[in-house]
Amino acid sequence: MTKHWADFQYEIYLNGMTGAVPRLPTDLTRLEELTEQRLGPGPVGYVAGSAGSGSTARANRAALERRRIVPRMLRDVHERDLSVEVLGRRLPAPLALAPVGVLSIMHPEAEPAAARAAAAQGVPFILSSASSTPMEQVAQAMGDGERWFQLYWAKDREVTKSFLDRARACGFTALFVTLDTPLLAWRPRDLDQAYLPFLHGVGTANYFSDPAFLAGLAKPVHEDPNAAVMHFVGMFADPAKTWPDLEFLRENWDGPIVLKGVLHPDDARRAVDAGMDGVVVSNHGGRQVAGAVAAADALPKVAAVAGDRLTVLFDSGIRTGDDIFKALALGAEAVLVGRPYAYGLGLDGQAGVEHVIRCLLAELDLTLALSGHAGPGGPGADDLEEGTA
Ligand SMILES: Cc1cc2nc3c(=O)[nH]c(=O)nc-3n(C[C@H](O)[C@H](O)[C@H](O)COP(=O)(O)O)c2cc1C
Ligand SMILES: O=C(O)C(=O)c1ccccc1
Repeated sequence: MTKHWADFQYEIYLNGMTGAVPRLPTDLTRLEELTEQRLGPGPVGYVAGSAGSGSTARANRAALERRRIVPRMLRDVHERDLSVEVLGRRLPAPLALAPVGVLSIMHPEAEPAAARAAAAQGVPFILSSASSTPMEQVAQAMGDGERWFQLYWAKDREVTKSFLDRARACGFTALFVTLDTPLLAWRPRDLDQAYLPFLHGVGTANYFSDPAFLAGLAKPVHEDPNAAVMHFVGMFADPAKTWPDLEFLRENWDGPIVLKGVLHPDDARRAVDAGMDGVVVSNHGGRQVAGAVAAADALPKVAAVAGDRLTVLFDSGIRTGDDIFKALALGAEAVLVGRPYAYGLGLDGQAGVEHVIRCLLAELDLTLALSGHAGPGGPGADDLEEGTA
């Protein structure tokens, strides 16, 4: 398992002999700017954008950067293994691709290309409910690659039930229920550009291919696309939902259920009480509540409540291998990454997404080794310090 990421390190290092430079930068923080140059302000504005004036997205980065790793020496790190067990599955590394909707705004091959990249690297792909490709086609594109389904919990029970049945039938093994998006937030960058892709039917493929959704329309989608879009907007999420409603999902999904968007320790307790299997500590990459707590600041408190009762995953702000190290040290078992892989897709399709996965894991492997750890189970609170810079 480890050899794979080390091979990539050597491949990149040995490029120095021939002067062959990689197609994309190995510092993934540069991808946003490159994607903007390539694709223009609309699509990148949507992906890069966040809630309000961007304070939560900035806080996510600051909370990771503020924490500094204190490396330890002379610990025999010559043999390393990045693999972890998450939700009952053995993964080659503590990483999955986060659910990102409307990927066709980044690249015409959209979700199938990203899913193939994940499968090729052995990393789980979490498909968004707001995918621009129907889930069956994404499943087919990725063969037997590990896939998890993200649910936007619709107002209409029949649509939710139908999504769960379809996801199960095409091989999705875990369900990620996103709780932080009962309404779409105030996102000035999109509002000012009037750029909301789903108003043009982008990201509605799972709905427009769903018998339960289509049954609610007066006319077929092609005869009145605007009415279909408005039906989607009106039902894709439900601000009236409360904790007892989770029972419906527990009854209709046999596999693991993970609640995405948990930030308060009491909500983690509720997740345990509701029979959930895990949580993603996340503020949706800063896209929902402006002024929200940084996800990395919320992580240790949620992890303390979870103990071994819940799987704790983390996202919001991961850009580098050392960010992954820090999330592990703060109590995450694995992380999800969103925007960086969307940019990789925009810049170079499947190969761009593979580049992002390989860079993150090659860098994680080196960060672990150079800090005195042979695997993702090593880092803990003792490895981090609050820095001044
Ligand atoms: C363009 C875009 C679309 C997203 N769509 C979804 C979605 O459909 N469902 C969901 O649960 N989260 C969605 N997210 C949030 C991601 O799953 C994830 O929480 C976030 O991107 C993590 O932060 P990062 O981008 O800093 O890695 C989206 C994020 C972006 C940037
Ligand atoms: O943009 C998002 O963050 C998101 O979650 C979403 C919601 C609805 C449709 C597409 C994406």
